[in-house]
Amino acid sequence: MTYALELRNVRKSFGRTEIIRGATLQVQPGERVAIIGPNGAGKSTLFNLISGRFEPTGGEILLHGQRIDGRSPYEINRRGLARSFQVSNLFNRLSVFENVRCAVLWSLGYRYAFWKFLAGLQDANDRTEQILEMIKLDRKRDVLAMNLTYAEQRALEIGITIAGGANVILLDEPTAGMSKSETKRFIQLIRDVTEGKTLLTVEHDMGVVFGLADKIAVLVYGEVIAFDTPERVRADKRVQEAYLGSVLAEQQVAAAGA
Ligand SMILES: Nc1ncnc2c1ncn2[C@@H]1O[C@H](COP(=O)(O)OP(=O)(O)OP(=O)(O)O)[C@@H](O)[C@H]1O
Repeated sequence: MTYALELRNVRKSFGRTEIIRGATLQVQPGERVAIIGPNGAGKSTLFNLISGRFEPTGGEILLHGQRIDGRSPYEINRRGLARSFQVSNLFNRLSVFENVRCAVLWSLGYRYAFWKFLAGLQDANDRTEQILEMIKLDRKRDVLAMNLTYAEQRALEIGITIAGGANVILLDEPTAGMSKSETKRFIQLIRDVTEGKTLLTVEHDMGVVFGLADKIAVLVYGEVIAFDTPERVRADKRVQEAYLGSVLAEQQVAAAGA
């Protein structure tokens, strides 16, 4: 079996401090995986390692069976892995349509500087229209990115992330900062947009985790201490002790008070 994404004993140190301490994970094609864990466990670092921003100190990372550790983010993206960021990546003064079309053209091998001259490029325009429908922003196609609501901006970012046709998608806290109703709609949007693709999210909100993930990876002090279905992870004593028990209790108290 070739996994969509595989981490084999991945390690990462900053100076003398080892942050990722032998993380191992096997993600099947089409699986939706949420990475959870306490603050500082190394979740963002793991994303940075997978997407090529950091080079591991040890171990191997494989995308569709091919080693990608040590390769540049650009090369990894070209091999079919795309990542969205917590920090906005949008061109605020371009329209929704133009933002997505830039990403589509980039994926087709054109540089941003030339995109205006390629306005007539039919396949890029068609692909852009398709994405706008998927992210439900087709009616806002001419609105500047800066004038969208926050949730719409996050949807646009997801559109940009998937524009290149990557089949492994990494989303960093996709619903952070959204209201409950926005979050619910957004989970459905993520489900639709990533249908058939492999999805990894870093997530703090347990509602999102249990609504979205087929499997949960629990990262504690740089190690994956559990990787299983939501039900099994929830029932896992070790996970409850290390993390989930206290987080679920906190979120239940917060929900009761809201
Ligand atoms: N570039 C870096 N240089 C040095 N230390 C770093 C660097 N990046 C992250 N760290 C440290 O690695 C540890 C893990 O950080 P990371 O952001 O990966 O955790 P996290 O699980 O994503 O946390 P959170 O849930 O709070 O976002 C932290 O102690 C952080 O200070």
